[in-house]
Parts: sequence; structure tokens; C-alpha cells
Amino acid sequence: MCVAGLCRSVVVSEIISVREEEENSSKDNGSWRKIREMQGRDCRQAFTVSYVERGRNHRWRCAEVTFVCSDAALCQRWVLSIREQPKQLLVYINPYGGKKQGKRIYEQKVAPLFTQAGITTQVIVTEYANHARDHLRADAELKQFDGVVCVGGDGMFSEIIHGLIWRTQVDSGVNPNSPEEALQPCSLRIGIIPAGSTDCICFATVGTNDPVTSALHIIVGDSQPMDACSVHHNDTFLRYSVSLLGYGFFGDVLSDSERKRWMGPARYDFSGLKMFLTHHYYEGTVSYLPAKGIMGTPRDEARCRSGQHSNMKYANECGSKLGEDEWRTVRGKFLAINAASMSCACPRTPKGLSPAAHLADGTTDLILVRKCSRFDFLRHLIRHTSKDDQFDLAFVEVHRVSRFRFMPRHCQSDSDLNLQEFHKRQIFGPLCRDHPACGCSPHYSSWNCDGEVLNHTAIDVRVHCQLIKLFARGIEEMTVFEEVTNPCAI
Ligand SMILES: Nc1ncnc2c1ncn2[C@@H]1O[C@H](COP(=O)(O)OP(=O)(O)OP(=O)(O)O)[C@@H](O)[C@H]1O
Repeated sequence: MCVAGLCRSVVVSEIISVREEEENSSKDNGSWRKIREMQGRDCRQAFTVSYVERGRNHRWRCAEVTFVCSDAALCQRWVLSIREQPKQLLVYINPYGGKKQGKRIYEQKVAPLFTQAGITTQVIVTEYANHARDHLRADAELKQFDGVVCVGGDGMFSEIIHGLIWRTQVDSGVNPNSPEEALQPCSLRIGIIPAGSTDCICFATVGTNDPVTSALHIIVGDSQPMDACSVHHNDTFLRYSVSLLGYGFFGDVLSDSERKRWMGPARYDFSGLKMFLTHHYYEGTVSYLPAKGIMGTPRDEARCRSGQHSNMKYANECGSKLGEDEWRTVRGKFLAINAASMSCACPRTPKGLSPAAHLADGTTDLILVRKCSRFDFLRHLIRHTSKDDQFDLAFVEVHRVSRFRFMPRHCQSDSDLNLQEFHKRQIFGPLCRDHPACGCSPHYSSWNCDGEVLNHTAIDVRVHCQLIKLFARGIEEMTVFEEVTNPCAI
């Protein structure tokens, strides 16, 4: 197609909206008239396309181009086919996330783009914690919508996936409390407009925390599948996790920082330093099922990138029967037990906890940090911010797994303790229950599950391959930008 004699091109899948140009259109800035004058013909048709233009650091913005077409019927066909993207979205806004800017960000930066793209919305501003989760679980008329939008941070996103995954299971007759059930994938895509103090999921799937870029990914209808882990204690469902499950160091940092919310974001640094100095280790047994048939390992150089490994499904994934004899067991004293289902990269740790973890390959990277000196643990932590391999240390092991279980040492014979009860009892005297005579204090950590504290320590974690989908496309390589900004035919 030609614009004023020049050949221009736009990638169809990156078109935001289209409008027909009329001779007397108020929106016409004169360019169309100029085109017509240049062509010297009246029988031509034109339409203006808004499309995605790439900026620095994975940011997207809107740009416009007007196409001229000598054949009126062809022009109409283009306009109609581009408009074949009707979308109805259900939007949840957390007005208290981050700097309490969620509503403003949505109204000023996102809603005008949705209107321009012809998207209709039902907007719910949440009134209390778990409002969005409960609405999705029970009340939302999901059939009306093409997707759900989350305006908030990682906590709000977690609410959305809990509502959507649960509802999908109940609607399809799957028992979410059974750890043995293969879960039904959610058909609705989720868009994240970052408006929290932690927006790691958005960063890991889009490459930037920018509301306009996220809105454009929603409008062009991108789709990025993503794994989710179910976390059970015996036959009781606890939570779903899509990023980090951490026992020991990261569990302790979270539970300590929760008690210091008044400190604001500085609480993470404070609690991190405190827990590093405290240097608690925890005894227990980790058992895991190594992932089979996958490409790549947690130690390779491959990164999860748009259209490459991010969508790898491994050969014998979730649906197939899991062989009990293939479980491996590791007993010991650990400073940290982490499971990263994605790289967990964020602006603070651009490499992430497991740099080569993939978003949608049906696996999680299980990282075991054994008891070591403070100096060695510091070396391991510092390597997360340098080029050195954080797993290349004698006290660290990493396994790509499809399922794992953890049992803390002091409750291997019973049905595990409830941490809330444990912490209450601790106030009156921290006695080791299994060895009352030894007088030692059985240290229990708690699990950090995507930023929420779990109340149970003995857990069974199962990865569900591509259980959810996001309006995203993973992080694009820089070479992809260059290719895409070069013209290619519409
Ligand atoms: N209307 C509301 N009132 C109070 N809490 C809410 C409301 N809506 C959502 N929440 C809760 O607020 C929590 C934090 O929200 P969100 O993730 O959007 O922001 P954040 O600032 O990144 O969070 P965090 O404080 O965890 O860093 C979520 O766990 C969510 O359940």
C-alpha cells in the first residue's frame, strides 16, 4: 500500500485501530487531502491505521499512517478485516496498589487507548482485598468477555489468577483440592497494567513496566502462555504460584517485612539484611520429579525470549502419568529452597533468580542452597547481580523439575504443623516437639508464595503447563526490533 507515493508497511498483528478517511473528516489533518491532490484522482480511498511503534527498553507507543488504495472494494476489505478484533474486557483496578495511582493510570493512559481501539469494558474498582478474586470465582459473567485486565501489582495479579483458575476448574468439574488432578487451562487471557510497588510478572512477560505498552499488547491481542504451580498441603489446596516459591531466606525476608509494612518499600532491604545476618538454616527433605523431554537446563545460556523457548512444552507434560519411582530425594540443612517458575527478573535483579527459566515449558527450577558460611551465602547472593553463574558454587544445586515436595525435619511423622499455631506457641517457649530433652529450638521458616506467606511448611507443588495466558508476547530480542521496524508488506 502507498502513502503519498511512498511504500510503507505495518505488521497486521500490531494494528491498534483503523479509521476510514473521508474528504471532510474532522479528524483529517489535511494529509489525505494532500494525498488526493498529489494523485490528482478522486476515485481513491484511504484509511488510517494506528499501529505499534517500538521505543527503547521494550516500550511501545502509538503511531499513525494513512494508506491509499485505488480499489474501493479492496480498501473496504482491509478496513473490515482489521476491524475484526472486537474485544470486551473485564477490568479490575486496585485503587490502593503501589502509590495509589491505579485509577488515575487506567483513566488517563489506558482507557483512551481502549476507546480508540473500539474495546468496550466493564470496570470494577475493588473495595477490599480479594474482591476481584471472589468476583471472578463466583459472580463474573465470563462468557461475555475476551479477557480480564488487572490494574495493580503482583498481589493483585495473584488475586486475578486465583479467581480465574479456580472458576475454570469448578466450571469444568475438576476438583481443585486434589493435587493429583490435571487442571483445565483458562481460556480468557489476562492483561497486566502495572500499578503496584512490585510488578515483576509484568516485567518478566513484557520486558518493561509501562502502562501504555501493556495496554497496546492487550489491544493487538497478544497471547503468552504461562505455567502455574498448584501448592497443596495433603489434600488441601493452599495457593497457585507463577513466579517464586521460597523457603528459608526468602520466606523469612517476606514474613519479617510483612511486620514492617509501615517502613514502605525500604522494609525489603531492612528485612533482607536482618535475615542475612540472622543466618538461619532449616532441616528437611526435598523430593522432586526431574522434568523429562525438555530442551535446555537451568545452567544454560538460553533466555526465555519472545517466540523462542518461552512457549516450549516439554514432551511428556502434565497430562501424562507421573512415575512414582522417578522421584529423587535430597535431605539436609538448607539456607534457602527456591522454586522459580520464571526467571523472576525485575528492575532490581535483571538476571533473576533463575535466568534461564522459561515461562511456559511446564517446569520450575528448584534451587537448593545448603548450609554454608555467611561469606559464601553473600557470594551466592551477589552473583545474582553480576555476570557470574550463581549456581556454580559447591553448596548450590539446581534442578529443572515438574513437581516437588518439601517436608521439614521436625514434622516428618505427622500431618505437619500449622505455622500460625507454631508461632503462637513459640511465644510461650520454643521447645523442640520431637526431642523435648534436647532443648533445641526447631526453626521453621515459612514459604514465600509469589509474595504471600503460606501457613504450612510441608507442601506438594505441581507445575501445570500453560495453565494461563497473558496479553503479552514475552521479552523481544533487540534483533527482533530491528527486523520489525523494517518495512514488510501489509
Ligand atoms: N480495594 C482494596 N483494598 C485493600 N486491599 C486491596 C484492595 N484491592 C486489592 N487489594 C489487595 O492489595 C494487595 C496489594 O496490591 P497490589 O499488588 O496491587 O499492590 P502492591 O503495592 O504491589 O502490593 P505490595 O504491597 O504487595 O507490594 C493485594 O494483595 C490485593 O489483594
